[in-house]
Order: sequence, then C-alpha cells, then structure tokens
Amino acid sequence: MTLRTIESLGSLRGKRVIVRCDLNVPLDDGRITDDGRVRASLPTLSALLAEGARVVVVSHLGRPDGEPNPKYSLAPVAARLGELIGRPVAFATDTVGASATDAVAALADGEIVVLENLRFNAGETSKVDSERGAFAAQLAELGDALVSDGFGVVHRKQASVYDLAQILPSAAGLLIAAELDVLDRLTANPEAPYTVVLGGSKVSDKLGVIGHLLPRVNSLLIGGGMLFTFLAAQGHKVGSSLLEADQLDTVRGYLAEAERLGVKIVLPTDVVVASKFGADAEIAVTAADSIEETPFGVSGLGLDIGPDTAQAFAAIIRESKTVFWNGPMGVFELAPFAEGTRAVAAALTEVDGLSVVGGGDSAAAVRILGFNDDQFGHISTGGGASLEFLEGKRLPGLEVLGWA
Ligand SMILES: Nc1ncnc2c1ncn2[C@@H]1O[C@H](COP(=O)(O)OP(=O)(O)O)[C@@H](O)[C@H]1O
Ligand SMILES: O=C(OP(=O)(O)O)[C@H](O)COP(=O)(O)O
Repeated sequence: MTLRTIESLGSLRGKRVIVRCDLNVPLDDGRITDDGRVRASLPTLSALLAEGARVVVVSHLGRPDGEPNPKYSLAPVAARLGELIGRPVAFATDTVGASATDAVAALADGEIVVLENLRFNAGETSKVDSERGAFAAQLAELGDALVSDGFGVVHRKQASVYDLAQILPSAAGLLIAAELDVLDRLTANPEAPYTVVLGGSKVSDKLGVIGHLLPRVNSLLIGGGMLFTFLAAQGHKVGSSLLEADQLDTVRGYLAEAERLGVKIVLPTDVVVASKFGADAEIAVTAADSIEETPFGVSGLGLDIGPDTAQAFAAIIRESKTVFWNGPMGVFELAPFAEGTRAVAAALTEVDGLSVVGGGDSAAAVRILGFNDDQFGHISTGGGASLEFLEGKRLPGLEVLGWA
C-alpha cells in the first residue's frame, strides 16, 4: 500500500489541519544556524494555506525531556517561518493548553499558527502507550485532520507522529513523499560501487543500521563520534572521546561480518585530538591507535578525522557511483574540527552518480561550510529516519499513513 495523500482528505477549506513538521533546526544562542528544515516544510504549508485550511503546525525541537525549557522554544523557528512564508505566523506558548486552544480558535481560513515544542509534554515521547495516547487525544482536540510531514521523525513512535494519525483523518505531506522518492532509488537498485559514510553523535541510535547495510554496500566509512567505539572494539585506547562501551561486542560482530562478506569497513588512520571541548583547545593530530599518546593523555578528545583519513575517504567517495552520507565527520560547529566534514562534503559534490546527504546536522554542516544544495543529488531532512528506511525497517510514522 502506498501513502495516503493530502487529496485523500477531501476539501480542507475552513478545516483545522494539524501539520506535524520536523522543525528541529540547529540553534546557536537562540539563532538558527541552518533553516533547511523550515524551508523544506514550505511546499506543504503553502499548499494548505492556499486551499484555505486553518493550519496548526506542531514540531519538536531538541530533546527537552518532557518539560518546558526556554532553550528549546520554537519561538525563533515560528518567526523564521513567518519570514520565509511571507505572511503572519502566530505562536502559542504551550502545546495543548489555553494559549494553543485560543490561538487555534482565533485562526481564520488561510491562517497559520505554530504551537510550542511538543516535547515540553512528557506524553509526546512516552514509551507507555496509554500516556502517548492521552497526549495525542489532547492534540486531536485542536484539529479536524492531520498532515504528517516531519520526515526526520517518522522513525519515532511518538504521540504526534504515530498515535495522533490513528485518531484524526491523516495523510502524508509533500516533503515525506519527495524524500521517499529519492530513498527508494537508493534501496531499489543502487549502482555499485555503493558507499555509505557514517558519523555524528547519535551513536547507539545509528549503529544498528550497520548490520543491515553490510550485505548491500561495497564500502562503509566510519567517522565522527562513531569511530571511537570501533577503535575501542579493536583494542585501542580512545582517551575521553565519545564511546559507547556497551556496544563493543556488537561492533566486533560487524567487523567480523564485513570480513566474511568482503565489504570494506574503512576506519580512520589518524584523528584530530583536542585538549578540551572548545574552539580554543590545544590540538594534536595523531595516529588512530595512539590517541592517548598526545600531550593531553587520557583527557584528550577525538573531535575530527585526521587529514590522511579525510583524503582516503574522499578518494573512495569520488570513485563511487552511489553514496549515502549521514553524520558529520567531526565537531564541524567549531572551525578547528570542520576539515574532515568539509573534505567528505567536497568529495560528494564530485560523485559521478547519486549522492545523498541525510540528517539535520549533516545538512546544516554542508550549508554552513559553504556548499549549495544543488551540488548534491539530494539533501534529506532525516538522518536516523533515512538510515532506518535504508535498513528496510518498518517506520511507525509511515506505516500509520498506509505505507506497507
Ligand atoms: N568526534 C565527535 N565527538 C563528539 N561529537 C561529534 C563528533 N563528531 C561529530 N560530532 C557531532 O555530531 C553531531 C551530529 O550528529 P547526528 O545528530 O548523529 O547527525 P545528523 O543530525 O546529521 O543525523 C554534530 O553536532 C557534531 O558536532
Ligand atoms: O534531528 C533529527 O534526527 P537526525 O539527527 O537523525 O537527523 C530529528 O529531528 C529527530 O530527532 P530525535 O533524534 O531527537 O528524535
């Protein structure tokens, strides 16, 4: 079965349509550093407004743990959406309370409001079905229909993504449809050599994809925060770098499986080690098996792949016909640790074939480092979501919209 489309909801003029977007943008001191996810939400929102719907936008931002936290307010995002969409965007200071109820009641046809961060409410991410269901029921009071368009979050079984879609008449938005179009090309028949590049910091979330990818790819390049769990699994010391100690056996299993299948898991040979986490840290470039042998000893932190690794990764990427990349190679937000990510991004722009960048921070990284969207085959708004899609997993936020 394919996804239900917006048309399947019938005429939406005058209807209150909740649109579940993924407006989880990177912020620096309340300033949006990349508005790609806001821009990606525009086609669906504009289409609904043009049709005369009363649009109620809901989204999460960050991981505020079920409590209000001004650091994760969607207020700056609502303001940016107003600039991009070229019309007033109201903002409610809560998600299901009096502010939201009043703001939704005040909407005229063709008007739009953004509600405060869904994850300020514990019910949104609860693992207990009844708690999620109760929060979804409160959300449902605010709408007549749901358009689900937050591709970056379709792998999450959360109230606004999953439960709400079972209460209200629901359909997929234009962003989800466009994302699946491209990702289908990666799963259906990727042209070889097929290379997947993994990095970033959501290590335990994303390690699971490796087992599924191994039989499908020719090379798997590991950088970012993920690489230290691999180095540790090989018996190397990693100082104070990001490490998922409980995943070492899993990773050893992947390394053995890759060897059996003849797939290359390519690990860094050198690493940029910092004395502390900060742009003003002292830095040493060292071999990947000697991270604790810099002047910083065990307190050294690996924050980027080294220059030799960047060159080696770039060469493999350039020779590939299909490349999927999720997760920055280093802490690109700080200039001294951005070079690995820059080298990988530059190599992707030279791929003679299909190159796809996926993930909120990976997409932000390529734009912040000065690349243009049109230099890549596709920039996906979802990192974990696209990885799980490539894994062939059943994604709750798609299944509930009719995907099978
Ligand atoms: N070596 C590292 N140590 C700690 N954090 C890292 C490292 N390399 C990359 N990161 C961080 O990973 C984050 C992005 O990870 P993630 O959310 O998994 O990617 P995406 O949003 O693209 O899916 C960035 O904020 C970056 O600073
Ligand atoms: O940023 C996101 O995912 P991504 O980092 O995998 O691209 C989505 O907004 C999902 O956020 P979550 O991983 O906190 O559920």
